[in-house]
Amino acid sequence: MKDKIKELLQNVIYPGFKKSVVDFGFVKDIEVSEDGKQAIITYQIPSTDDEVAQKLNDSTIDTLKAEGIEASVNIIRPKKPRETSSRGVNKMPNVKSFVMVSSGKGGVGKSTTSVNLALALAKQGKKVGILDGDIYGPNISRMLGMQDRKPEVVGNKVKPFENYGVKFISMANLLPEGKALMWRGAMLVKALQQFMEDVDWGELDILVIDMPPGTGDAQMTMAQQVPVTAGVAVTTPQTVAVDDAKRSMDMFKQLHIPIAGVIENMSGFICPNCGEKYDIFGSGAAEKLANDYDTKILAKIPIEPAIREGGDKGEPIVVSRPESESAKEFSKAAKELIEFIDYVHSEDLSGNEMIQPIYGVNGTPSACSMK
Ligand SMILES: Nc1ncnc2c1ncn2[C@@H]1O[C@H](COP(=O)(O)OP(=O)(O)OP(=O)(O)O)[C@@H](O)[C@H]1O
Repeated sequence: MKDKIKELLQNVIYPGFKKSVVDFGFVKDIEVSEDGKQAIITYQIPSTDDEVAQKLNDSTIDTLKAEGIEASVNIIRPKKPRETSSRGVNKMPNVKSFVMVSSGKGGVGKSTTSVNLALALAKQGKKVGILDGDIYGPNISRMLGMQDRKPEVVGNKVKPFENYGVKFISMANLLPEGKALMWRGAMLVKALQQFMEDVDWGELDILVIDMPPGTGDAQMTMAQQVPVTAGVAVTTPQTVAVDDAKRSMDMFKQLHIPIAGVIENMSGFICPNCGEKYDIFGSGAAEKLANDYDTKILAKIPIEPAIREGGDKGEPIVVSRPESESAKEFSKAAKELIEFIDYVHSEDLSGNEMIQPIYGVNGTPSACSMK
């Protein structure tokens, strides 16, 4: 009888996804009365969302009722998240969670990912900001269609720009057009600090931080100033790109940043004529990377001309083509990221006290206390 019920539960789809509770492995226990007319189903799910639990409860009861079985449902969930983590330093106390988007090297689609992921998070009801930490090659404002705007100063704070419901700040709007930055490390650090402290972000649920490619000063500065809740590594599928992405993962580990997962960008090309998918850059390396670091693939974004066009025109694919494969993948990644952030807060896993600078005798940072 238990097997029959398990088979019936194949029809119970986990809310918001396409797979059943059985396929996800969420069915923890099934108890059936002797006459087979009553059953107690126990699930263990990763979401803390009351709505998810309610929907799961209702669909289980309905599914079994259709077969003449009266069900009661127990749902084991993670602890409700605390609103923020407070261990260590937080220069942005009005921001509940910080997502650091990194790539081992340039041109893999890190900024495209930051923008679309931020928009997908906003679509799921979060108050979202993007800090364009790619000081030397800032692209976020072009991708959001606001590269010509100049900043407005109110009191002693800069107002962030806003488009599609997401706030952002980018060096591109603060420099004369086409002028490149030739800053040394200390100035880069200063610029990032100003983006954190001198911008009137207001209250945010999530700040997405688009880091420059590589693993240097910028990443260290951000991680020391705010307790980063989740690290997302972006890579393309080629083995050489994935090798570079390993450096992002190692950096997250060294900075004690919980790793949310990998986004594989340019993951195959879907032919617009025949719909066939071609793995131009190969496949499988990103999965191995995720496995090696005990994390998962959050999304696989195909090569789509609309992504490049949307980026250039300031119309990101998540808003311009919400029905596209890529937009759906970004939306899936956003959902998983929200669950991961909830988990990190509930288990109190983020904090930057281990990576604070050690101050020398004259009060200037002399080293990082990375433990
Ligand atoms: N999946 C995709 N399909 C088609 N074009 C893409 C895709 N992802 C990114 N692009 C395009 O590739 C180019 C590089 O992307 P992006 O600027 O996001 O990369 P990046 O990793 O942030 O680069 P960098 O940090 O070196 O400036 C952009 O023109 C972007 O529109």
